[in-house]
Amino acid sequence: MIKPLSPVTLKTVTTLDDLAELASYSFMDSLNCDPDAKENGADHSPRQVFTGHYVPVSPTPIEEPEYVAHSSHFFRELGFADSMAKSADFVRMFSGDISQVPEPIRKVGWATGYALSIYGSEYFQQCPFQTGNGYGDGRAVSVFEAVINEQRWEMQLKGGGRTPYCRGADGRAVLRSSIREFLAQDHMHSLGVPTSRSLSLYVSKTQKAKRPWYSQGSLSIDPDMYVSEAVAITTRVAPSFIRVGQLELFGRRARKQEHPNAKQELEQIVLHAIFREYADVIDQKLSSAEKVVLLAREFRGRLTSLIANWIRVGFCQGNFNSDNCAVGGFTLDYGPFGFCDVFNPHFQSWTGGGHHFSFLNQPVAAQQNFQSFCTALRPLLASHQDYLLQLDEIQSGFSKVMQTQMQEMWAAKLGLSTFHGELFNELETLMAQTPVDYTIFFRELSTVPDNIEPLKKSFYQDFGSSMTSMQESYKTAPEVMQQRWSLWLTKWNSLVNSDNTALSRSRDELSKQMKLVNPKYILREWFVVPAYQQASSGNYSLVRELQDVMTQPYAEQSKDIEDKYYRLKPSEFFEVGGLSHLSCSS
Ligand SMILES: Nc1ncnc2c1ncn2[C@@H]1O[C@H](COP(=O)(O)OP(=O)(O)OP(=O)(O)O)[C@@H](O)[C@H]1O
Ligand SMILES: [Mg+2]
Repeated sequence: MIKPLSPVTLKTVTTLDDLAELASYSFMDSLNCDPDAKENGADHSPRQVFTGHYVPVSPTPIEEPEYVAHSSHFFRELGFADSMAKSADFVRMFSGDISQVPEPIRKVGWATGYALSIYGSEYFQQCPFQTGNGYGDGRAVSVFEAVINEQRWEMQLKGGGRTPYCRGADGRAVLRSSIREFLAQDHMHSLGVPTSRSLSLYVSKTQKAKRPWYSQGSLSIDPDMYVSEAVAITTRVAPSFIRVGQLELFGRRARKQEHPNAKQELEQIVLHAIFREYADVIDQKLSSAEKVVLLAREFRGRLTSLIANWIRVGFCQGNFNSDNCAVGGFTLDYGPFGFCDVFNPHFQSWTGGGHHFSFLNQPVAAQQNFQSFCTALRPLLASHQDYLLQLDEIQSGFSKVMQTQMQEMWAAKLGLSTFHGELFNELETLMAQTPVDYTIFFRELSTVPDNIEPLKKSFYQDFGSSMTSMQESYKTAPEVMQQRWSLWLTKWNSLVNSDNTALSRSRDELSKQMKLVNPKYILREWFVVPAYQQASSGNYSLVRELQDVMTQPYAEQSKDIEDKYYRLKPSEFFEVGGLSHLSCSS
């Protein structure tokens, strides 16, 4: 039986005992445990998991954990005292040792299986058994679920050691990738983009893992060496960690009738996803089939809005497979992500990601994940022809809804009440012909300039061979291009002026509004690199500084911060491995 929501907690959580009072384990308590699970969660070798929704797994603690960071914003939201992040028992639990936690916190965590579709194509052979039964949380272990201020949260260690889904890998995450994920989650939340949240980050003082990586200044596409890096554990938190790939795993089993309970397990996980992520919008009293159709409609709304938000802030997820697509419609898995410097529709930091997961192709990648999601739901509607038809309509309507979200987003970025196709198309062409810093351009436009001088701050003069032949236009004929920019700006100004008149809004008000849509500070990779490099020798001051700056991305902040973080990417950083592109070795 799942505990009902507790009343709003007024008490500050200062100890693990306080935290224990909030425990409420819905995933483990309402779903099926793998019948082959090992006792006490000692299940750390790759094996096939044929049934059940989770495997109980005890995380493997990192040795000699040291505090790196916690999210004070999120702590405040949860009512956690900051002091707790450095307290011995909290550090112990969130660096993977849950053997001494106070009851009713459990001394075993859980890992889940999921399937993988890449750009809508089903993959089965990604696990060592070539069946898909060994694929899932290979190094992510959930350790706690609680209801806090009427919100249910799951806490999951990333890099928490091997699980049956580890595929022979070490179950670890290194400090570099953990810092990237930790900072990015905090930043995305502050940008107003739905995301899993950062709770805490601890590093081992002694334990290391080997990863392929780039030598200093390397221009190689793929890593050219192995580095030994400290292992770390970040704890991320979300209403649930249910992924499209997870529904797919059960959907595929139901479709193929792999075992007698397959369809029931699918229904259970889908209803659980609704309970965890959509309880406020899907009425508990409806039939399962009605709930499934509503789930598809609501998820479509969240997913399309998420993608529009990604593009608004210049974010490219990089590896948007179905297993990295959260059913709750928030950003999950900050592996090979990146924020674009120069606007480029094909921007993609991950060397393995290709065009399909690139910046402006993300709406199509999302549509592919949505298709996988709908396919997973279908077995539940097999005897409800009318609902199946509704699901088809929801699926086929994806691109229209996506387009509407994109147009609303572009209009908001441009400070306009409606989308103007012609103005936008001209801008896109200009941005393809002039190397423009995406963030600085829109932020400068948010000052509502009447000439292009402020916008020129966002123009790159040269960045070597990364420059496309189109972008050369600005270099070869700057005056012509500047004239075209001026013409565009005049058109834009006349449109915002008529909007302002219609809305009785001043230019100042418009500027304020636009600055809440167009961030000033973005977590560019070349800010993060020195922070994790410094952290590798135990100095976390740049991590702290970035945390501080990037959790107020819309604020003007000080002159010093502006000089340091509101800048074009230096030309020497283009094309450098780890700075401009990266492999998926985390
Ligand atoms: N070092 C590792 N040890 C064990 N499993 C791993 C390791 N690295 C990746 N995996 C697993 O490989 C799969 C694909 O990796 P991917 O990079 O998408 O995920 P991730 O960054 O580990 O995880 P998540 O999606 O949970 O943020 C995941 O299921 C992941 O758990
Ligand atoms: Mg992943």
